[in-house]
Amino acid sequence: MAAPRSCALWSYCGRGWSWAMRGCQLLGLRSSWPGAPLSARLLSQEKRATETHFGFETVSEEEKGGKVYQVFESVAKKYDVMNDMMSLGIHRVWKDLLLWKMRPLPGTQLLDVAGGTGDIAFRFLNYVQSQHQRKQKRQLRAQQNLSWEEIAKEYQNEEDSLGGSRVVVCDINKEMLKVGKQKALAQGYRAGLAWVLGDAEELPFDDDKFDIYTIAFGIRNVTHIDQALQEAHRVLKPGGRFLCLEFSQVNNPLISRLYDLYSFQVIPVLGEVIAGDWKSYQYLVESIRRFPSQEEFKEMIEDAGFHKVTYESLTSGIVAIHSGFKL
Ligand SMILES: COc1cc(O)cc(C/C=C(\C)CC/C=C(\C)CC/C=C(\C)CC/C=C(\C)CC/C=C(\C)CC/C=C(\C)CC/C=C(\C)CC/C=C(\C)CC/C=C(\C)CCC=C(C)C)c1O
Ligand SMILES: C[S@@+](CC[C@H](N)C(=O)[O-])C[C@H]1O[C@@H](n2cnc3c(N)ncnc32)[C@H](O)[C@@H]1O
Repeated sequence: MAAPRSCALWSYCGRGWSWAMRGCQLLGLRSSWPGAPLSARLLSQEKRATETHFGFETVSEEEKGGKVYQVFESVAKKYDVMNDMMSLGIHRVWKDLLLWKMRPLPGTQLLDVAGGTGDIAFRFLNYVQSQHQRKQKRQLRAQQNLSWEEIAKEYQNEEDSLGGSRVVVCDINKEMLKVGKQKALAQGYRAGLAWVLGDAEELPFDDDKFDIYTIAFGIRNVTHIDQALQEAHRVLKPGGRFLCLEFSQVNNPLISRLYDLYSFQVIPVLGEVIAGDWKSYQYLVESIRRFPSQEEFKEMIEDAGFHKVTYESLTSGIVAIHSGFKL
């Protein structure tokens, strides 16, 4: 898309100023100094405000969304196989643990943001269905005098087999959702499941809608994490729970060395060999290193208005699950 002329002019002036500022820096002066011209100070503030990171690269906030989109558009078809190969299946255990922490009750309305190919949603559906079946069996055992027709009816109602629980998978990327929908079809997930295209920073849902909000390996990719956390808070019902599974900081120096070696020497190679995409997997490992520590992220969640914020580090801190409540 061509930039409007005023934008082009602004960016040209910006470039001029940035050289001027670079000159100031070389001379030991800073444009943010009180002595610097007001226009230079404003521009320097604006530049700082609009710059962010895409892995180890510094990019503008406008650019970041597009770059993240390209990454997941590119990896979508190989996404699931890559996760199994890279983590030797460990990501499945982490996702199971998220569900065990959640322990959803019958009737839970879950929103899984950045839900991609549906791993969290499918685990949720399995969990609520098995809970509901167990409850039904208990009830049937208690009502021994039910007719066969009544028993058959209990088992036939597909919607009811979830005990009223529902999950909405929301993701910004069409390709990831497409793979997720195909997986759902192939694996027989239909009832209680909806797919919505949407941005974590501007969720297309009303206030106070969901009992639980999950985001697994998603928030690291969002441009304004604080904005996504505020949106999570907005769409949760009072009493609702926020749960985030994300890469975090390794706390053991020896494991940290091995982890770095594996991340930077092996993962991009696997990305190239399996998915034909070195860059996306280089972005993955770089973005992991840029993500805040367990404690820093906890503070960010509190700043968004959540209470009783806790976290649990898994596999020496390679990942962590953060939890918080909207009161
Ligand atoms: C583009 O963006 C993305 C694309 C995606 O496909 C996925 C995501 C989001 C991520 C997920 C949904 C989770 C699944 C993906 C991963 C777990 C990949 C990321 C993995 C890491 C950053 C590294 C951590 C890996 C593990 C914990 C898996 C276990 C791996 C091993 C035990 C190592 C396997 C060893 C070899 C293959 C031998 C060859 C290795 C070398 C020559 C290098 C030296 C390495 C070692 C000596 C051992 C490695 C040690 C560690 C990894 C640390 C210790 C581990 C434990 C304590 C378990 C997405 O955003
Ligand atoms: C690593 S995948 C995680 C998928 C899934 N939750 C899982 O655990 O396998 C990250 C997902 O975040 C999505 N994503 C990135 N930025 C987003 C945003 N601003 N809003 C919603 N989804 C986003 C990507 O499209 C991608 O599907």
